[in-house]
Amino acid sequence: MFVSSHLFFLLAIMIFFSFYFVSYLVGIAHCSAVHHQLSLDFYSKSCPQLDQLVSSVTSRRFRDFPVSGPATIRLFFHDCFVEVRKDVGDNKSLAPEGFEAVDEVKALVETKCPAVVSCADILAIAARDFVHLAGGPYYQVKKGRRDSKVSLASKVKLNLPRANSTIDELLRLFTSKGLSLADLVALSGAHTIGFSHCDQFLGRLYNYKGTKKPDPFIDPRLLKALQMSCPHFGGNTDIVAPFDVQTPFLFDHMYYGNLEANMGLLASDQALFLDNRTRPLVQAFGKDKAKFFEAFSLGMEKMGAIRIKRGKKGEVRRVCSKHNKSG
Ligand code: HEM
Ligand SMILES: [Ca+2]
Repeated sequence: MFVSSHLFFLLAIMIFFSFYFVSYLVGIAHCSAVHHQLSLDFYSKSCPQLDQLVSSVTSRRFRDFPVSGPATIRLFFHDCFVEVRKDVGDNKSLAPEGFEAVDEVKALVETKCPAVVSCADILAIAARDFVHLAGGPYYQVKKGRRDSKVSLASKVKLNLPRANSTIDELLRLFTSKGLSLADLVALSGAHTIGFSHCDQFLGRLYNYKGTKKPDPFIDPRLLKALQMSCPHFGGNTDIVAPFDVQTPFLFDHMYYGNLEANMGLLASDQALFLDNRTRPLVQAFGKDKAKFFEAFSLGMEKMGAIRIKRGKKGEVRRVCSKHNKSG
């Protein structure tokens, strides 16, 4: 009896301590995870005026070079999905205005807070500013990213969607980055502003999937207009068409209404309405701007946290278009 109650006591103590020990470990893991996460006040001591510095440039650029907005938002998307290199494949179509906007902000920030603020954080804040300036939601940007030390050309193709990607392919790519179906539909809504070159949708106009006919899911009037701007052969490769023919410069939820009316520009846009899985969200966002804005803000936050670099894994570049090592 004595032995067993003694044993019981011992066991109780062991259980108590093992709990304590485990929760202690969990506590550390938790703390370190929190420590490494992005935060709203990351530069509150080292560069308290960061938001104002960025917005002084973005608001001027928005007025003087309106294309800076869509260019910067798209650059942010590419930078999150694959460390951006301007010179490779699908990234070649990135408009220079995005890089220029980031370089200009960075130059100003370097004069006030030298060598502390990463290009990746500047890009995230500038993209948010441009969304808001164009009429979209204003959301808080968490900071603390560092810049990548390398960028591999070989990664670009695999990590970016194509204008004729299927929903299966888009879902596979987005979920591989930790993004959901709702994020895919909401983030594609960035195509409520901006333009695309003809070659991205030419197949839809003249020879859809080898049929030698146009894509049946394209509004006949839009088809005519696009065929006028983008001839089958020998067209000017600089010509672009707006993603959202109704309000190409306004960040609203018109993109989704367009999809419901077969007025999506890329096959990947129109596919969001044609697929049963994504159609309900297209309809919901088309009806409710506030719902779209909320989902878009959440998507941007999640996208901005994909495989972020922290500590020694990254660097703070002095000039955004150059790695420190390559000079
Ligand atoms: C879902 C898959 C997506 C595909 C297949 C796609 C594809 C494209 C293509 C082909 C262009 C036109 C490039 C050109 O010819 O100049 C473009 C432009 C653009 N994309 Fe996307 N995109 C996708 C998602 C996104 C996301 C998630 C965002 C941002 C959150 C985004 C923002 C933009 C913007 C703002 C433009 C206009 C750029 C400008 O006018 O300079 N896209 N996209
Ligand atoms: Ca619009």
